[in-house]
Formats: sequence, structure tokens, C-alpha cells
Amino acid sequence: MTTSSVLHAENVVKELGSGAGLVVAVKGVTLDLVPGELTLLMGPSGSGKTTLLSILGCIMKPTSGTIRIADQSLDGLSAEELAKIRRDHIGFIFQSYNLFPTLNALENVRIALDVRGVKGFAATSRSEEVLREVGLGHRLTNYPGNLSGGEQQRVAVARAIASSPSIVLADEPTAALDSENGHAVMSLLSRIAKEQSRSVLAVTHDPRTLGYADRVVRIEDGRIVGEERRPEGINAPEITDLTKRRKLHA
Ligand SMILES: Nc1ncnc2c1ncn2[C@@H]1O[C@H](COP(=O)(O)OP(=O)(O)OP(=O)(O)O)[C@@H](O)[C@H]1O
Repeated sequence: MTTSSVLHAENVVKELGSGAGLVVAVKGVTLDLVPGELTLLMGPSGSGKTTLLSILGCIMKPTSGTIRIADQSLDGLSAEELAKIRRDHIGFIFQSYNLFPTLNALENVRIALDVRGVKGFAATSRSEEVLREVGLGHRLTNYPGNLSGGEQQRVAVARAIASSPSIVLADEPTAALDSENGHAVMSLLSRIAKEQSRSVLAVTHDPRTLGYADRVVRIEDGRIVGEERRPEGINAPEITDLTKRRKLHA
């Protein structure tokens, strides 16, 4: 475990199914997430990416192994205690955005604060603030049906960061987006990691995302088979360019 690690997973194993259908989806994964980095988790279909993400996000308990988040071990915690860790430390972003269709952009973000006990004016102003941060200050009252896919995913990013989690987990965040919106969302995730010192981990198959990564972790058949660090600054020109484009489209 590194001293600055906000999440440490040690020798995590996850079995799914039972009897003849038993699958060992994760086979002894050790992984650290540190602030300020965008890490990509890449691997073929069925390699255990979503299962591992669910365990790191306290959605699923490992069969064995340990997870520490913000220096707290998750061993033996009840479902309620895990839910509290999740609420306090983790923001999620999904491939299909998972917005409520009957709530507007502001309300979709506000609801994430509401479940954390932030209500009233504080919740509204924080929701506006994060929607502005993701370039959607002019779309506060739009419903998901009246937003593009890229805009919906940016609402989902705003919702994920509204409560200032130290860890943001994203499952295929660009899979449903066209090229330009995919780049804009990755640029945003990179910015969230760097400027706000969060640990962002994104599961992806998408080669367009590579230029934004600080680190790429490769998983095959439930095991981490490789890890590369991207040289400092490799993505800087692209991000600058795409950030400008994002602003133009905002
Ligand atoms: N509920 C389950 N019961 C049994 N096996 C399961 C279950 N869920 C997933 N699996 C198996 O566990 C393995 C890992 O699945 P997982 O969804 O984590 O992979 P993935 O890398 O995210 O795949 P994809 O890229 O296709 O989403 C696969 O072999 C899958 O078939």
C-alpha cells in the first residue's frame, strides 16, 4: 500500500454463481488508487472488469481479500456501513448515464446530495456549481430527454462529483458516445482527477480514452497482467484542445 493511497485492494478474489456454474471472476487482484490520477482498467469481455469495479465501489463484497478506503478496512462491515462508505467516498458514472428521466439536470444532481443529507439552498447552489463546472450552466432545467448523450453524461459526472468524493468510478463512460463527446467526457474526467485531486478509475474498451490516462491497468481472466504509466504531459495538448471545444459547445 502506498502512503497516499485512497483505496487499497489486496489479493481480492470474487466467486460468482455456484455449483457447476461457479466462476472465479476476480483472482487475487492487488491495486492502489492515489489522488490526482486517472486510471484506466482495460481488458477483454468477461475478464472481470465490472466485477472488480463493483467490489472497489462497495457494491459487492469480495469472497476473500481486503479493501481499505481512506484508511478504513471494509472487512466485516454490514451492508449499511458499506453504503455509508460508498456515500462518503465514492461517485459512480455509468455507460447509460442512469439519470432520472422525470427530473431535470439540476434535480438529477440535487438528488445525489439529498441522499447525503444536503438539502435546501446549499444543495441547489452546489448542484448549480458542479453543473457549471462541467459546462452545463445553461442546461440546468433541461430534462434528460432534451439533452444530447454527451450532455447527459456530463450531468452524470456532475452528479458523481457533487458530494466531493475522493474516488470516482466509471463503467464504460464513453461507450455510448460519439467521438467528440467521448473525448469531451474523458477530458472532463482527467480534469476532475488533476484539478480536484480525486482518484478516477474508468473501466473501458475504448482506445480513444488512452491518451487521457495517467495509468493503464490491464486485466485478463480475473488477473492483473500489466500496468503502464503514461508519460507526464502526453495528453496535455489534446486536453487543452478538447476543453476548448467543449466550452464552445457548452
Ligand atoms: N452473476 C454471475 N454469475 C456467474 N458468473 C458471472 C456472473 N456475473 C458475471 N459472471 C462471469 O464473471 C466473469 C467476469 O464478468 P465481468 O462482467 O466482471 O467481466 P467484464 O470484463 O466486465 O466483461 P464485459 O467487458 O463484457 O462487461 C465472466 O466470465 C462472467 O461471465
